[in-house]
Amino acid sequence: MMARCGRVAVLATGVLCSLALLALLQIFSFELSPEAGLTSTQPLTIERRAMSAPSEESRSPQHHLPSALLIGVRKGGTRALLDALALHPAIKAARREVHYFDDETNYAKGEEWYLERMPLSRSGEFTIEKTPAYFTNPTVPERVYRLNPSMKIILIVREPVTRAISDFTQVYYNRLELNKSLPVFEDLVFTRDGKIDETYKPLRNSLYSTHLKRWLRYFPLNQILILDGDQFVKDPLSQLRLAEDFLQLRHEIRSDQLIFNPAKGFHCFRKTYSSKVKCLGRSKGRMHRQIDERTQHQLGKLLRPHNKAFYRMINRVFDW
Ligand SMILES: Nc1ncnc2c1ncn2[C@@H]1O[C@H](COP(=O)(O)OS(=O)(=O)O)[C@@H](OP(=O)(O)O)[C@H]1O
Repeated sequence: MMARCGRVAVLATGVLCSLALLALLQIFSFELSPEAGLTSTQPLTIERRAMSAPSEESRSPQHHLPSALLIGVRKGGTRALLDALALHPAIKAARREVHYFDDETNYAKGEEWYLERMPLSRSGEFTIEKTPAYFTNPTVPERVYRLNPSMKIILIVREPVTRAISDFTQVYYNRLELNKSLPVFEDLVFTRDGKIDETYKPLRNSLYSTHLKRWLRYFPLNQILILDGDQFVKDPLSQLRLAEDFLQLRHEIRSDQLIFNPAKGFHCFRKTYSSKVKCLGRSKGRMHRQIDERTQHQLGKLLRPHNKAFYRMINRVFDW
């Protein structure tokens, strides 16, 4: 008899407690959203309503102006770096070079035009654009600053003699396609009195200090990440980690997304295990024009003062 009474008491307490809980839940739900007219007292409803509802912005992807620019250097490995950065789930990269800040016609079209060329992204994601011409065009730093003084700037550099030969090779191939007379490297990079011809663009692009000086007038050094393009070829993850840190993103690019292709001598990329491995096209990592060893040595010697000026600017040395 006693045991039966006890069981009834426990049962009654349980029912009372459930009723009290239900009443509480109803009040809670009503207080959270009276206008929604939701009468459900199920915990799921409460859980959803207790969290802030996703804003329109975070639900539908939109175009956002870039928060980071990969400004160059031409032939420094900018395409590979951009593709590798795009493996990060929070990075949205503009596929094409937009040439907004360096091209007068594009710049005149204004910010809306630029915005429309950006990939769709959600808030919290990071939009990045690369145009290597930005690094060397004198009008660009001020224009970038005017758009966004907090813009994060990324520059990937490469040993400057090889970079100049790569740049020259590109011009050479373009000429080949156009059937124009083929240039001779030595005639273009040296002046008659044996100096370097700083006006010859494929060489001028290797004068890193000349170009960086202009950027430093608008952006402090800690807003400019300088990556090592030669190191990036050997060990891409080392440079990608630096970029993730600089962009204040978690380390989410994984080594299994970077697949070395022995035939190409470069890494190729894949987003997920099941996605296709993508290598860069034939114009990246192609055979350079054969340039005499002595010419290369002489060019390296003449570029050294420029390299040293660059090291002083960035408080760091490379082995060139
Ligand atoms: N993963 C991978 N695949 C292919 N190529 C790679 C890669 N990583 C770096 N590189 C180097 O990128 C060089 C081309 O640089 P850019 O992409 O900056 O060239 S461009 O300025 O956009 O034309 C290209 O230069 P060249 O070898 O002189 O063609 C490569 O050395």
